[in-house]
Amino acid sequence: MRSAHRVETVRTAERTLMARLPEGALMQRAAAGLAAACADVLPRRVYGSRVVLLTGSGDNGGDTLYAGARLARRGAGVTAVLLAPDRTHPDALRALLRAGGTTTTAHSATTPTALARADLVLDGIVGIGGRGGLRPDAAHLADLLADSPATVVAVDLPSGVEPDTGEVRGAAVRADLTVTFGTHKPGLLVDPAREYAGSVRLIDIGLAETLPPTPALESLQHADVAALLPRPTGESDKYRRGVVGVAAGSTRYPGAAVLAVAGALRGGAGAVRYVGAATEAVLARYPETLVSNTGPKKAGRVQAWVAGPGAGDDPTPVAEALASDVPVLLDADGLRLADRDTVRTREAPTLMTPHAGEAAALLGVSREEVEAARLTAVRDLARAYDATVLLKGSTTLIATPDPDTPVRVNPTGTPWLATAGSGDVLSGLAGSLLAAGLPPLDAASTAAYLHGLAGRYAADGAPTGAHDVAEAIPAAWRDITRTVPYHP
Ligand SMILES: NC(=O)C1=CN([C@@H]2O[C@H](COP(=O)(O)OP(=O)(O)OC[C@H]3O[C@@H](n4cnc5c(N)ncnc54)[C@H](O)[C@@H]3O)[C@@H](O)[C@H]2O)[C@@H](O)CC1
Ligand SMILES: [K+]
Repeated sequence: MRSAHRVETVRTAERTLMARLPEGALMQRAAAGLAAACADVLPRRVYGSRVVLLTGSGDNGGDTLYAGARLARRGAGVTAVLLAPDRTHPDALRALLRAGGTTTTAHSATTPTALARADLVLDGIVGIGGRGGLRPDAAHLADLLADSPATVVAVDLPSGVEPDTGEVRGAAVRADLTVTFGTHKPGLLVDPAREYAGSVRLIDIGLAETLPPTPALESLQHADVAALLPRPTGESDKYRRGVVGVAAGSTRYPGAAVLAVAGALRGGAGAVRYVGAATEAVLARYPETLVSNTGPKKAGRVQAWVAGPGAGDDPTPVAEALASDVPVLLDADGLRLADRDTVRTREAPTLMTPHAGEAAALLGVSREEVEAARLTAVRDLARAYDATVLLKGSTTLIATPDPDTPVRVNPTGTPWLATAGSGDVLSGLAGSLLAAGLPPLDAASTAAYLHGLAGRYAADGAPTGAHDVAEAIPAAWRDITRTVPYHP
């Protein structure tokens, strides 16, 4: 599990840890890890390389200067561009100068050339102390940097991104690598900021000792998903494995029903029951489906419903699914057709799976607002509907209405998944996991993980269709569970 903590939490943990350690020890740990990471990404050896340090006046600049001093001692030519020369971390600056480094300022005539000729630039303008878009001097440096061919390493965070939300409100540094200290910050995992971070390396500075056990954000890895995925035992039969009901598709959109069933068949439920107007299309492709053309109310027993993909404008199937006492997944038209108070007052869980446009419509804001502040949007929607919400997109997020439960961020996925019908597959898959007994947060996050991985396999660097994604789910499942012993 990867986890991320908010700034306030990091500060408290740092204070407690610092009180137990000699002065400056934490910054030295950070600088040592940072210098080692820089040495790894330098295209040639450290000796003789040209390094520029963009240095703000806080401790982020301090880390950067100390790391620069380490590189200078190994023979790099190091120049620090000081944003506020008289407020620069004094000890760190002395260390750099002692090691043979030099300094200049943001508007010096030599700064553009230094950036253009650098092999490596460290962004130590601001870290967790940064707020709002970069100030003009810092923004000027970020602009100059954008034109430099140098490898860019962001220190703790790319300067200009909001650490807690992943928002980017103006100029920000684009890094190839971000070296972050103690724990991830939410902005490193959530778009748009995530895009600015490049790859992310976490340096252990001993902070785990004093951080609270519950992070703000978490990101499942293979082993976490493997432990959550349902697997049949000797006693399982199709009913014990769960039956998932799919109320989707219409005469106009039969394909959505087929794709939701395609996902549902690969999600671990023992059987898929389809209700709706697309029975022929579903049976033609998946004869193993139990079908009826009634609504959810008259269909046989299921352990979870998926309602809404391609459903059109008829609110009845969605209302009937919501009236049941089993978990319901709402997607696509189902999101629009569901009555909010009904969702809020249900006893059984509801899982909603909007993309940014659908989330925007439900929240009464613009799509751009949702995309700029995905973490806020997913939390707001979960609270408004008292439901678990999976917000699809470049970084898929899953939130429950409980503000103390970490929001999950899906680390798999690929831009190739932005293809028609891919969401229908995901809804069937997540519904199937609900029917197999997973709580909504786990069902949603394991479904997103599998779906993302399946998308990568199906695409393999080329355009792919939703059906291919569904068909790649078993390969993703096998890869994830390969390392977990299983003896049915
Ligand atoms: N506290 C600690 O023990 C440790 C802190 N560490 C480093 O310290 C950093 C936090 O240091 P600080 O609290 O000094 O804060 P920062 O250095 O992140 O930022 C504060 C400085 O940035 C300026 N600033 C704020 N917003 C700005 C904006 N929008 N544009 C331009 N300048 C802006 C402020 O005027 C201030 O000078 C962490 O990110 C990490 O890099 C690490 O050394 C690990 C240990
Ligand atoms: K930084």
